[in-house]
Amino acid sequence: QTPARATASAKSAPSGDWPTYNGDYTGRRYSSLTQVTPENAHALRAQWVFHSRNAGVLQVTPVVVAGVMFVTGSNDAYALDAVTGKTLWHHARPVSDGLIDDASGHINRGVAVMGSQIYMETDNAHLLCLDARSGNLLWDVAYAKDNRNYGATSAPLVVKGKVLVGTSGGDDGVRGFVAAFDAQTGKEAWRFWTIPAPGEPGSETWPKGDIYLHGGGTTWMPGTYDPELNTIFWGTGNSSPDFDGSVREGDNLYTDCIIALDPDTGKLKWHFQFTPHDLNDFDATETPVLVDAIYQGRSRKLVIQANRNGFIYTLDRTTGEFLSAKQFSLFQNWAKEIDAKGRPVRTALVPNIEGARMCPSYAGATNWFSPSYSERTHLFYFISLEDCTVFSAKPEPFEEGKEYYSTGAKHLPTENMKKYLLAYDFRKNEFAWRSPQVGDGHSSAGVMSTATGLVAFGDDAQEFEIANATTGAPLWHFNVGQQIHASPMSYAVDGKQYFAVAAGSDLFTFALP
Ligand SMILES: O=C(O)c1cc(C(=O)O)c2c(n1)C(=O)C(=O)c1cc(C(=O)O)[nH]c1-2
Repeated sequence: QTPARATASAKSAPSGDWPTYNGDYTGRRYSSLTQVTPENAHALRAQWVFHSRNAGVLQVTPVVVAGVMFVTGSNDAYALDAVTGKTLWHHARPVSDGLIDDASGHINRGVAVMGSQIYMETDNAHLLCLDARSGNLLWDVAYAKDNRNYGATSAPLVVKGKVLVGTSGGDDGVRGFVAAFDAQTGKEAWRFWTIPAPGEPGSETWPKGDIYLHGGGTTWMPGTYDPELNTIFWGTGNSSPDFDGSVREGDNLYTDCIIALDPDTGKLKWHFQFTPHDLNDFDATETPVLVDAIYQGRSRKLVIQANRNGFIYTLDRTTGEFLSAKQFSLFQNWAKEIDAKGRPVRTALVPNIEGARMCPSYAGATNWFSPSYSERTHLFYFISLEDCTVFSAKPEPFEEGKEYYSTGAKHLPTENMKKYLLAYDFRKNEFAWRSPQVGDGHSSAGVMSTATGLVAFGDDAQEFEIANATTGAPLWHFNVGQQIHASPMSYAVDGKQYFAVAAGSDLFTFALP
């Protein structure tokens, strides 16, 4: 009945386990393991490789509990011996027919664990409960109805005996929500709709009528959780249709927000919206990272998010109060500034029928790939993308079975993409360092950090890298031969520390000899 390592997951995991998508509830992706250090990292060696039978690009972060690793690829789940990589069981499930856009992309980011049960979302938004020892299906709940454009790509999050899930389809005219299910029975406990129905709080930020049914605000990344505040923090996606805002005048709450919810009831405690009336696909689904610190002379509970819109934000997570924003994009042209309340002051540029070159691009100045906060260096690490696209807008009707971008975003042939690994000092609201990546910008790789002062990340040139977290100086790298579209993690079995990262359809592990 007790969540696996419940106390461990509330703080940074002190054991060798990595029991949730982000390693723990804080979203810091900070490992307290200390075997690998700046002095010995050069000696890391590949240990074993797991090849997924599904041909898609793995986006999974493996979860490890008591020496067993759980990996998903598309709708398949695997349990592996975390020391040898040997498959213990494989739960096969075909990809679904008839899905569109992200839901048809064979994307799955992993499992959640509670006791001897694991949970995963399927491409067509079912929540599966599997027996962790056999992979046998215990139950299967379809949780998104009334619109064929729903899908799911996220890893669920288990909080206080409930499994929390979200959906994809925010570019396809669905209505977003976070839903919670009893982890034993699969019975729905609550559902928070990210787009309010007429008359509900927030509905005044939408036009009257049925547009809310197609308003987006999807929830395609796992949230974070603060047990002391009894609050979960979830990032919501863009408003829909993406580029033509004329059919949705207003701020369009609760799209592009962090929403703070009560995990027992699903009631909204506060929200903060990064991009009111989004016109550029600036989902705010990037991990809301929980940081406790003396901030501007006061002990504070903070939440930090590097947002797709090109700014990194620090909020008070007890109240949602805006504390600071800092532009991390070297160049952006959609906002003149972020004002004292945290609201962007827009430039005159907007998507239009002729097309407007705007930066960041539709891919975002950062995206879902993990950031990390190091409790040792007190720096916040994430990967940024310098990129611009031409955004075009034209009214289109909503139709099931079709995307709902109203219209599109394209690269100019002369546009070059460039990635950076950034270290942000939130207390000074400055960047400690910025490390340019070699590559063409097409990777989607995340970052993690360790208690020995390491950052580990997938770079933009098919290399898994480890660097000094204080300076950014490279210490070690390994060419995985494929682009990395996943975030790394670290675990230990019998005192031996491993790093794991997915690349292409393979998962690689590394350790000292
Ligand atoms: O609005 C949505 O529902 C939604 C879902 C997803 C997804 O589920 O992966 C992506 C996006 N949006 C998105 O905007 C985006 O840039 C993106 C990149 C990726 C990916 O797999 O690399 N997924 C998604």
